[in-house]
Parts: sequence; structure tokens; C-alpha cells
Amino acid sequence: MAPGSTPRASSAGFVSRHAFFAAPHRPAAVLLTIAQPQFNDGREEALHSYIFARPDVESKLRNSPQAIIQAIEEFTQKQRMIIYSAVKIEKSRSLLASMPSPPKTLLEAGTYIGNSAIAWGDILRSLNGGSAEGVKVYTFELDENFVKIARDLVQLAGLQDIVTVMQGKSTDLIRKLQEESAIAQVDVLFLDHWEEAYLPDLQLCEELALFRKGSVVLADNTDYPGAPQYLAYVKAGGQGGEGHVKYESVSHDTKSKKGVPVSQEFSFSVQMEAWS
Ligand SMILES: C[S@@+](CC[C@H](N)C(=O)[O-])C[C@H]1O[C@@H](n2cnc3c(N)ncnc32)[C@H](O)[C@@H]1O
Repeated sequence: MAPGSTPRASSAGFVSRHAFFAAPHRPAAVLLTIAQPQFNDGREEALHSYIFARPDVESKLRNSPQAIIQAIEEFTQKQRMIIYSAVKIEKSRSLLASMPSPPKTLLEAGTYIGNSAIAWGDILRSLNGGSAEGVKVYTFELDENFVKIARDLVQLAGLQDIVTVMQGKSTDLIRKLQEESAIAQVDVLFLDHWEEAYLPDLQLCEELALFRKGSVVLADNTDYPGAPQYLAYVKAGGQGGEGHVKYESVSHDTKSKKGVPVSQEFSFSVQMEAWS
């Protein structure tokens, strides 16, 4: 999609997500070589139809998160989609598996069609010995059509007891969950919505004291489309000062299908007390 054009039914945030195409720090060569993401033009409904019309939907896909993720991946070979790729999921799986205690609560900002939410549900359940007890993934999405598709896929994956798809703005929903005491602590925060919201949502989790020592924050696309303020913040270790989270942060590079390097930022809250 050309910069400046609009999707069929625009999602809130679309324009600002694409504002980076005109960002002065982006070299022109990069602008020309990276295919621009397209979404909300009917491809999400096409994915839904593709999955549910498959002859093996009941025999192979039902209650099999990994088979569903693979089916989504197969569909994306024909139609590009703005999903967290299988290679990133596997990298994240290893990272979460290395946490000293298995993560039980994960917040995801940016559900889209539910691909990564299904992966998180599957990963957390398996890291907790195959049990759904106390394991929760809350995922947030602005677009009501995407929410419906994600809920259907989560249900197909048999993860509805673990994964809750919530419609609305991530900031409002994080606050709501905390106010309703649905969450007291967050083991993993995954940021995969519009990049300008990464830092405000991270700081909201800090303000609400949702992190513990050892909580992990994963952020996708920190280099492109790019979340420069967020990156600067976590790379500096956080804002500093008494009561604030101190982060240690490392970038992981993977390559997109077209060979374009894309970066994820894995940040660990290593200290919750005063620091200087
Ligand atoms: C890159 S996609 C997420 C991909 C998804 N994690 C996956 O792997 O399938 C980003 C999604 O974030 C949603 N979004 C953007 N800003 C948001 C916000 N502030 N709150 C909730 N959802 C948001 C968009 O509508 C879009 O569907």
C-alpha cells in the first residue's frame, strides 16, 4: 500500500503507524526495499474462511495451537500478513522457557487475528506442565472484526480458558484489568501494536506496579517501523529513581521472509528498588 493511501476500513492507528514512511531518519533506500504492510483489506476474513473451510479443520486443527499457527503461516505464503512470524515465536519460546519460574500472566498489546495470542497460550500452558491453572493471556485489539476472528481461532485452538481477547485500546484495558483486580502482576508484556504506544503502555505497567523482578518485556519491530523513544528508554535502563523498574535490554535480529532484517527488543526488569 502506498504511503498516504488508506485501507478498506481503516483501523485506528493506521495513519500514524505509516507516518514513519516519511520519517527523516529512514534512509530512502530502505523505504524502497521494504514491502509495506497491508491489512484490513479483506485478507483477514479470507484467512478465517481458509482455516474454517479446510477439510482437516476438525481432525487436525481443532485443539492444536501449533497446527493452527502452521496453517496461518501457510496462508501467509499467499497473502502477506502483519503477524509475529513463526521464527520470532520460536525465539520467544526459548526466552520464556529460560525464565527462572514459568510465566503465568502475559499481556499482549495488538491481537490482530490472534496468531501470537494462540502461541502465547500454548507456550505458557506447556511451560506450566500442560496445565491451564492460573495461566492467563490477556490480549488487546482495537478492531472489532479482528477481535471476532481472533476469538474464533482461539476457540478452535481450545485455548479459550487461557486466552482472553479484549476489544479496546490497550492503555484502557490494562488499567481496567488492574482496577478489577484481574491482574496483580505481569510476568510477560508483549508489545506488538502501534509503536508510538509502546512506551506509554510500558510506563503505565510501571505506574500500576504490575512488574516484578524478572518480568520480561518483548517488543516487536523496534527498528522498523521503529519505536525510537521506547528503545532509548529501555536501553537506558528505564527512567531511574526510587521505586522504578530497572531494565536490561538486548536486541535480537531476525530476517523477514524477504530477507529484510527486523529487530525485536527483549527487556528484563532486573531490579525494582531504588537505583542510580
Ligand atoms: C502487528 S498487529 C499484531 C499482530 C499479532 N500480534 C499477531 O502476531 O498476530 C497490530 C495490531 O494492533 C492493533 N492495535 C494498534 N494499536 C492498538 C492499541 N492501542 N490497542 C489495541 N490494539 C491496537 C491493530 O489494530 C493491529 O491489529
